Order: sequence, then C-alpha cells, then structure tokens
Amino acid sequence: MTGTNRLQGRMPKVGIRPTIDGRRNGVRESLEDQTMDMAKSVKEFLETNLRHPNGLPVECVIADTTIGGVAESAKCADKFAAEGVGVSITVTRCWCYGTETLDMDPSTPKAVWGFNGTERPGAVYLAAALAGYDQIGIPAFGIYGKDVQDAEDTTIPEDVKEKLLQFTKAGLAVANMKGKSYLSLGSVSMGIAGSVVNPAFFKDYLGMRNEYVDMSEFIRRMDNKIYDPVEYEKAIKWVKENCVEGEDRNDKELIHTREQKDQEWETVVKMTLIAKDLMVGNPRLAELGYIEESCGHNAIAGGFQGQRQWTDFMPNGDFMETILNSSFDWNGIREAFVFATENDCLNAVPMLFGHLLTGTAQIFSDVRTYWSPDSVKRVTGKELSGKAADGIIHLINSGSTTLDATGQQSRDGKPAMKPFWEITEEETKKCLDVTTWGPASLGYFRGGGYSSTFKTDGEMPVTMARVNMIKGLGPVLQIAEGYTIDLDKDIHDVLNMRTDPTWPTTWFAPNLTGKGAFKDVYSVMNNWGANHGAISYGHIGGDLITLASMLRIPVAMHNVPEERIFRPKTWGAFGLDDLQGADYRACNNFGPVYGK
Ligand SMILES: C[C@H](O)[C@@H](O)[C@@H](O)C(=O)CO
Ligand SMILES: [Mn+2]
Repeated sequence: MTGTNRLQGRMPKVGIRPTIDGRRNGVRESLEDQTMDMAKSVKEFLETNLRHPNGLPVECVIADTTIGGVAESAKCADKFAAEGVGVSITVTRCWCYGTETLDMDPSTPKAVWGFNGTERPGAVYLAAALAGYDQIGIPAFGIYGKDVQDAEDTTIPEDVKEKLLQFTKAGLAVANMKGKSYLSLGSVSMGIAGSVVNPAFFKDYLGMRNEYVDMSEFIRRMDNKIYDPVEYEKAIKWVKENCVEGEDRNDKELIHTREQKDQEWETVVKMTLIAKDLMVGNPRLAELGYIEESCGHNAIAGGFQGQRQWTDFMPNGDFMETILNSSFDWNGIREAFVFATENDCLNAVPMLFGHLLTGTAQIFSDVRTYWSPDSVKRVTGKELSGKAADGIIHLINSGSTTLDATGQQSRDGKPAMKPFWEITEEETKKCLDVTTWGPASLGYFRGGGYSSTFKTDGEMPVTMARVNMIKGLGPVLQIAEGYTIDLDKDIHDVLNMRTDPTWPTTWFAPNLTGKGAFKDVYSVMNNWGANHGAISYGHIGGDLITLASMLRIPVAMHNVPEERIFRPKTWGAFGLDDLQGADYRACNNFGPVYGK
C-alpha cells in the first residue's frame, strides 16, 4: 500500500554531501569514484529502509559533484534548497578542508560520516569538521564506524547503519513537522495545563504554527451540512456494521432513549468527518461550494477540548478521537492522525514525535494509577507476576486511545502496532472485533457519546513520553520504555471495575534500572510530570533522545540504555561524566532551533 501527502508542502528530502580532498592532479582524482560511491550507498541504504509516516518513500539527493571547497559547497547548498532538502549527511573517506566544506544551514539537522580507514584519513576530517561546527554553534552528529574498513570497501558497517537510521529518522521528523500546524478545537479543558497552548514553544522549538477553532464550528458544520454527505452515509453504515454498542452502565433513570442514542451515533460520526476536514481539508467540500472550508488548517496534529462546555450537552469526542488516532476507518487502511483528548497539546507533541519516528498510531492516556504488588494482592488476593511483578501503571482515558492498541496486529507472530502500510484488513477487523463502544458515563458526560472499550493485549514493547513546560526552563521531555502487560482476567476485572470500565485500558510496566526515577515502578509514576502520557509501539527512547537533542529539548528522565543514546558530538563538551546535566547545558547553550 502506498501513501499520500494529505498536508500542504512537499516531503523533505535527505541531502548527501560527498566531501573530498580538493588537491587536483592526483589526490582528488584518485578519490572521486570511491567518495561518490559512498554517497550512493548511503542513498540506497536510506531509500530502501525508510518511509515517511504517510507511506511515501524517503528520497535522497546527492550533490552534483564531490565537494572539495567553498564553491562546490555553495553549489550543493543551492541544489539542496531547490530540492527541498530537510536533513543533511556529509560523507567522506579522506581528508578534506574542514570549514571550507561545511554545510552552513543552521536549520537542518546534520551528520558527518567519516570513514574509518587508514590509507586516507576520513576520521581526521570528521573531527576537523565537527570542531568547525562547534566553533560556529551548529551542533552536528558524528558517525564513525568501530572497525577499520579497507580502502576499496564500499559497504556500510552495521554500527554505521544504525546511526544513519537513528539520525535520519529523527532529522526527518524535525523536517516533517516544520511549517505544519497544531489545531486546537476548543480551548483549555478543565484547567489542564497541557491544553494551554504556548505558541512560542511551537514556533521556536518545532517550527510549527498554532491554529484555533472554536467548538461551535462543529455545530455550524452539522447544522449547515458542511461535510461530505456521501462519506457520511458510508461512515454510518460502516459504524452500524463494525462498532458494537457496549453495555450501558448508567443509572436507569439517567439512561438515554434509543432515539437519543441513535442521534448520538450520528453526531459522533459527523464530528469525526468535520474534525478531519478541519485538520487537513477535503476537496469534496469545494465541490459542494465550501471552498474556504475545503482548505483545512494543514494540521499535522490536533486536539479537542471536549470537557466541559461541549460534553455537558453534546456527545463526547471519544469516538472521533479513537477513530482519528487509528490506522483505519470506513475508507480503509490509512495513516493515523495525531489527535489529543482534552486538547492536551503537550501530550499531542510526544504523540507526534512517536508517529513521525515510527509511522505508527499512538496511544493517548491518563497516567492514572500505580498499582503496587501489595495493593493488587490486597484487592484481588492474587500476586502480580512476570514483567508485572514489580507493579504496574494503569493507563486509561476516555477518548484518544487508538484501536491499534488492542494488540490485534502482529509482526513475527507477536502482537504489534504497525505502520499502516504493513497492516492487513484482517488485522483491522480483529481490532474492531475485540472493541465494544460503551455509552459514556452520564455523570461525567451529560451529552452522552461512546468510548472505545478494550484492553490492550499482548506484551508489546512500548515507550511512554511526555513534554512538560517549566517556567524559566522551557520544555523538557520524559521517556519511559517498558511493556504492555497482559493481566490475568481475574486481576484485570477487579482493578478495572474500580475505574470506568468503558474506557480503553492499557497496563504498563516500565523497565527498571534500579536508579533515580527508574528505581521502582512507584518512582516512575511519582516522577511523571503531568496527568497524561503518549505511548508509542516499540522501544523508541533512543530515537526520541536524538530528536529531542535536535530540537534542544532536554530529557528530564529516561531509562534508555547508554549504547542507544546518540546526540550531537558537541554535547560531550558540556561534560562527559554526567550525560543528563550535559544535555541540559547543551540545550540551554544552543537554544531552540528556530530562535528564541
Ligand atoms: C472524565 C474525567 O473528567 C476525565 O476525563 C479526567 O479524569 C481526565 O482524563 C483528566 O485528564
Ligand atoms: Mn485525561
């Protein structure tokens, strides 16, 4: 399955710059082919291994010539600008003239791969180039293979491949979010600080803009029928066939009539269509005479306030949020949207990071309860075991949990959440089959609505992340890698019944390191900086750290093993014995990429 770009703007490319020793009449000529071949092998490697989250292939462009000096550097910069290069990788297998061959564009993430050989000193150039970047304040990533390669060897060693991928994935995430919008549908939900949008953060750190639309726009579009009626009919039919209504747990005297409930289904489906149109536009609206509305807000991420002004009289946003965050709907399998409950934009941002890094759908949850082994024993009489033995964290929220989180997709025979192009129709069917749609608790949601009711199955490797804004410091990122937990049904049922059992539930056990915030599960919960977490499939903490360093967002807590930490070389100049302190100092020194 191939993808499409539903947002404005072309996809950023990766620019590859083969640099060379500029001395003609012997030295340069002897190196031309090998150096260009190195660039070609990087292009081939990245193009075969990476896709944009919208499914389109990642394209690499190589400078027209090898770069031996300033004139060729400038020509390459022109080519990259014309081609829309968003990430730059300089490769070399020999000595070249440091500052004369640097890529000077401060806004694109950059790396230098210096060949580890001894006939020609690629590593000497690597060190010289990085020292040059240090002096002008452009952080760059250094890639240097562990083992010596022979002069004629054109292969990319495994350790270099890993670094190329980690750097390029994060670099493309930076480039892909640049110029896009975060769309707030509504404003601040129930005083949640994360839904207070800080436009300076979005602009300075992410290069993004903020768009705001009042929730009354949903009413206008519903009343005036500003949505595609053909898609609506298709959607409501699909919902009737695929979304099974769950048990109504409300008090008898409160329960909505069948007529009201049917009306709520119609409303939540319309809300989904409208939110999608608001985010990315819809050419069908122009055909219907709504040209302005057809444009959308170019939103790569969005959020819905919901509580309380909307939910006090209208169906809640849960159905809309879940469907948007899933990798499929009535139109089939497609890229998941990034859409936050309670308009918590500081949770939408780590969801966006996870989505851009992996191409997968993201989970949005309240980080609700730490269940110690003793508490579980007390209320259920049972012992937690396996990965849950040290305690678990209950992730649960009405709303934004993607249906992909049911754990019904698989990779190598194990439960997984995959990029949409790997998902089969059969897997989407399974995700829907294990989900019911419970009528909302009317005490909280007076206007009704439906929450996706499921329990995340399977022990899936996942990473929970969160951005917090600290006055005087700025944004910080928290990361916890761990596993989803398949709790025994008898334990799950007891714990889940203590909350709202109509909400999607994920049991999470973070990986412990025995130190700091990862001393035990309690400390992870106790150190989490806000009420929400964004959960991505896979252990992607290393990629998140690389991305955060590109954006100059310090990482306040993480449990990522040191060998997966890859930051610009210059971070080491801020202290090699205390990596976390160095990260704060470096981020503060360089400041946000798009200016303060
Ligand atoms: C229904 C409640 O208002 C919940 O939505 C609330 O606990 C939250 O999710 C807060 O983040
Ligand atoms: Mn919440």
